[in-house]
Amino acid sequence: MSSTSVMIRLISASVCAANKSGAIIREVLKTGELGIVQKGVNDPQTEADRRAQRCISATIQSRFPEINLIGEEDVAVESDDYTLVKPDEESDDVLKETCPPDLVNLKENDLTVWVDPLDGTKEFTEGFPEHVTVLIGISYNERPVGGVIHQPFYGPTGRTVWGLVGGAVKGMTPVASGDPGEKLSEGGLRIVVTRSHMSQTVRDAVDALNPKEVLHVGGSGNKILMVLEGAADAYVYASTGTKKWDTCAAEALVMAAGGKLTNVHGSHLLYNPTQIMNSKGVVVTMRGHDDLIARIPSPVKAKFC
Ligand SMILES: Nc1ncnc2c1ncn2[C@@H]1O[C@H](COP(=O)(O)O)[C@@H](OP(=O)(O)O)[C@H]1O
Ligand SMILES: [Mg+2]
Ligand SMILES: [Mg+2]
Ligand SMILES: [Mg+2]
Repeated sequence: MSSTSVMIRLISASVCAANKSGAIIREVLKTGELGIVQKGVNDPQTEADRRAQRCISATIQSRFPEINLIGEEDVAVESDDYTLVKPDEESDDVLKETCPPDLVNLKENDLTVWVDPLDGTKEFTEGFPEHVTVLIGISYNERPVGGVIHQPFYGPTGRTVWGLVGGAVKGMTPVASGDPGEKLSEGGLRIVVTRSHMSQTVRDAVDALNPKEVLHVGGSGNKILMVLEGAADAYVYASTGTKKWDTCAAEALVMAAGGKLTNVHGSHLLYNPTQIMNSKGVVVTMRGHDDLIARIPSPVKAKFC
């Protein structure tokens, strides 16, 4: 048995599977045969979503058979999927890292892995592939402990960002975090918000913050990375609609970097496999979180009780 912790081996496998998924997603876009099916209103799935899900499920379930894996796409893994990532392939960058002490002894069957094989599908089908991310998040006791985010269309070969709660974020440099109790500048905020799932309530919450700039971009992973990197001050989504696989990986990275992700009331999300929907919205900041939550109007909050 390897002496390397389960968490480090799981992140290594996830990095390999996310990178391979990125290659699959780029290949599907290149062929132009997206194979779009509608799962619901404004909720498309493509061949890239299906193939990337199979790749990630096969890689993680073969190496960690006792892990509870919850993926967005309900697709059956086929025998060829097990060779997409070679069984002995690892990420040397991950294996050389030290596991944070609190996570060293976590066991396979303590963990839940939340997989969004392609986040930002709507944008993928509408000519904005740079909004797409591959999201693999890990939770323990209903809270995020680690995450991997791959951006298939970042630069020529894509970018992979990963981290463990209690450790550093790797693959990018997060913006400096500040006190959640800090007051935010009035009229100076850059808010990132959905591009394809707008509603009056979402707009009401954003307008109340009197933002300097409102950036409409696709993908939950993409928007949270923008906050993590300092390209926006907050992601504010006063709506149901995102699921636990949309937030788990990114929340782990935000926590590792000293930021905060909550619902519109300022409460933590619980990564419980029986409650997949983020039914009270999502708010992400790297500083001034409490002030931002306080500025969301009560009638907006009342819609999510
Ligand atoms: N109102 C809604 N209905 C269905 N899905 C929603 C939704 N709002 C957000 N989502 C999901 O949350 C993710 C981010 O959405 P957005 O880009 O609008 O911020 C998308 O994930 P997927 O692309 O993985 O399906 C999208 O499906
Ligand atoms: Mg989807
Ligand atoms: Mg998603
Ligand atoms: Mg998805």
